[in-house]
Amino acid sequence: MARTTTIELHKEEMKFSAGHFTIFSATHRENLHGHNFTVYVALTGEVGDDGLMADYGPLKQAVIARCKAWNETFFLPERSRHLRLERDANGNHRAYFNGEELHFLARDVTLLPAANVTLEELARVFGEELVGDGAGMARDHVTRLVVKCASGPGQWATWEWNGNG
Ligand SMILES: Nc1nc2c(c(=O)[nH]1)N=C([C@H](O)[C@H](O)COP(=O)(O)OP(=O)(O)OP(=O)(O)O)CN2
Repeated sequence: MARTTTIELHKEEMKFSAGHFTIFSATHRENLHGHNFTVYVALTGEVGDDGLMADYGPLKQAVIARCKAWNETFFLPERSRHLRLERDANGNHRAYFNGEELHFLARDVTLLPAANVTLEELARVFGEELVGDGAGMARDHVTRLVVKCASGPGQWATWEWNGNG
């Protein structure tokens, strides 16, 4: 019977400060605001006879790199059915919501491949980018990956990947 373990990573550097607004309907959204988000990742897999599942170092660095890439940015959702996004001649962003026109400089924006900028979508996008095509997970005998994204203490959403289908 293979022995499994779960390694949990929630290091101090696994954080990013970012702005957003949640869209609740075609006519209701929040005002622009931000959070100090934190990220927790857990990987579960088989432990080999050398007492090692896999070096978690590369995954840890990938989490920290993604947090750095998402630090000090403003998220706009690319797939919201309530928000239309355009780029102007300078590559800056115009967002149209319920008759409002919001302008953002390209340097300040991260487009999120998501329907909304919510904890659940941030956790999903974060996790899907860590898993990729799953090859690294298979190589490292990781059978389950959990990503939790918190917008502050005591408030988070969870995304989970299971390698066993
Ligand atoms: N299902 C979801 N609902 C809501 C989300 C979300 O991500 N998923 N997000 C929001 C707002 O973005 C809101 O900012 C969430 O946090 P809020 O509690 O308003 O603010 P703080 O993080 O500062 O927490 P405090 O309790 O105010 O300290 C709403 N709904």
